[in-house]
Amino acid sequence: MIAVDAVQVVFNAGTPLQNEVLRGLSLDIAEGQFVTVIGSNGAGKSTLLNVLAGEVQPSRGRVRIGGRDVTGQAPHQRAALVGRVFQDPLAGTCGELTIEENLALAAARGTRRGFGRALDTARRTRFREALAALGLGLEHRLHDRIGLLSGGQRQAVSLLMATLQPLQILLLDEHTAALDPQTAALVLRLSCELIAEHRLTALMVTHSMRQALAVGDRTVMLHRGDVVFDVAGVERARLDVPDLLALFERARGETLDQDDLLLA
Ligand SMILES: Nc1ncnc2c1ncn2[C@@H]1O[C@H](COP(=O)(O)OP(=O)(O)OP(=O)(O)O)[C@@H](O)[C@H]1O
Repeated sequence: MIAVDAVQVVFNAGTPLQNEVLRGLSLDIAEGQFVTVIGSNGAGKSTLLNVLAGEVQPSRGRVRIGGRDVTGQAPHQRAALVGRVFQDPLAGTCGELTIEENLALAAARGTRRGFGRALDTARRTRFREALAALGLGLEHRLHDRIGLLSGGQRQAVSLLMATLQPLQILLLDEHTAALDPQTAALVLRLSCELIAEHRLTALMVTHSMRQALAVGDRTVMLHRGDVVFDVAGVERARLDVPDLLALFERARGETLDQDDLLLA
């Protein structure tokens, strides 16, 4: 269970650039739920993910992950609970290290172990099997530097790295946005498969309303630092993109600039 309770985030507090980015936002996510998050530019979506990962500390409110109060904990203190894949394929992996070295680091996430233990034969076999399951032929490239992979291959490995260890929440931050449509579809499918296989609790930020409705079990829209609507189940299944747009406009009492929410 994930609980974000009345979280406020203010950047540059007390300066002329003060910006209240999350305004007492509350969100409870049940174990195993896959939530898609949409919202206009600057709505606070990445900040919400940063709050869950511990990269940004709220000035007010509490955060619980898996029943544990993690408010105030640094990212490394909750590393064993949180997996994350970023928009930039270069962000989640180390390009200078090989695929297996990256996987070994991911397997050691949240522990004090180094490569020594991490790269024994059993682990290599496990990595090979996990890579084979992606269906991209990467199991034959364990010793290649990650920097040699395409953006899509790298995102696929990032997904694997994020889910290699048991975790409480997977954060996907527009992780298909930098990919061509075909590769984006592949990475999205792999994401859904990994989430289903490991029964993960997941939060996926996307600018595509179509994508937001097509995957997951619940959709949350943020606007100016708060949840403007939250839809799941039958009600969600009946929605299409124009409905989502209309809901947004009704919730905020304003007309949305369609360019703000790419309908890709
Ligand atoms: N570390 C920071 N310091 C100062 N301001 C920040 C910081 N991080 C984010 N912001 C500001 O907070 C606001 C919300 O940013 P955030 O990245 O959470 O929005 P978003 O909904 O993810 O937007 P986008 O869809 O454009 O990525 C923006 O105005 C942004 O400039």
